[in-house]
Amino acid sequence: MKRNDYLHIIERQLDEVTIALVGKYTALEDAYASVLKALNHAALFCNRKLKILFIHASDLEANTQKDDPVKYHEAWQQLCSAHGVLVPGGFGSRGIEGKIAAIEWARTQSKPFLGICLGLQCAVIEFARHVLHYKDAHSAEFDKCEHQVVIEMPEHNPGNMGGTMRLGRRTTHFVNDDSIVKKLYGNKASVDERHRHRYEVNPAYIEECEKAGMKFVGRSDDNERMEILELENHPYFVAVQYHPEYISRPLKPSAPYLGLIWAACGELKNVLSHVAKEQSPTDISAKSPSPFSHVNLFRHT
Ligand SMILES: NC(=O)CC[C@H](N)C(=O)O
Repeated sequence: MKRNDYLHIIERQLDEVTIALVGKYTALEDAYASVLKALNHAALFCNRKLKILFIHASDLEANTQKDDPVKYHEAWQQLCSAHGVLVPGGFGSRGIEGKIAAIEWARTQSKPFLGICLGLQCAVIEFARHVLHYKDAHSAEFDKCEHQVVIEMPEHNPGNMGGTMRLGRRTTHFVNDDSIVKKLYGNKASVDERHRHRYEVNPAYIEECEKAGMKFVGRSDDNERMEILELENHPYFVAVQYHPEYISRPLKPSAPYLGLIWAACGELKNVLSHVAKEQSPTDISAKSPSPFSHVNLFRHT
């Protein structure tokens, strides 16, 4: 490596990328260990120093505004200062409204957003409430409302935690060639990722969501389960029903996480324009200022 290249890398590593992690267990960083690792792998690949802002989802809610306005304003100030927003997986209703508020903010402010599992379900609820105007829209996990845009999967027996979850490695097929995520995965026709959930997007609302710009670009083998969504006309609004962090590796970052970091750095468009032209995302790594130019960086198993 030439001295100048080396200096350039050092210089770029001083640039920071800030990601707001809007979760429930934020006091327990360990609960999000694999998410944090995946973010770090992606930031390393992009030569950015990663700064995580842990935000308690409930601090973004109206109740906190009433009871502790300083905490509420601090939480919103943190969210607004981030380059990108991540809503990770989770269970239970605490903090749900805060997660939905953070997602609405990312959607309307064109902030890069990645939702994981529950994060995807919250993105669909947010969209149904504020774009499709179903004010009561919710998940069956939390509310017996009229517009249940997230429902129990048939194989889940309520009250029987653990064994009834949809678990483990499953195949997701891309159904849309314009998908940003498909490009990030190296234009593969399908990808295998690990799952851990009981609820799913209600197929009854898919057509309406898609007409309004929320595209379900990745689906299960039988085309029934919505695995990846993307918003049209947004720099990076992506959510996945699976947990891509589980197979992220230091030198093989997970594609959806890499997309978030690239978008948060303002480089995603540039990177993807190379993919479109050259049809090979591995070429990007050779051209980018990254110190890593591993062939097969976008490997996906
Ligand atoms: N892992 C998760 O985020 C689970 C999401 C949601 N609670 C479900 O069971 O479907």
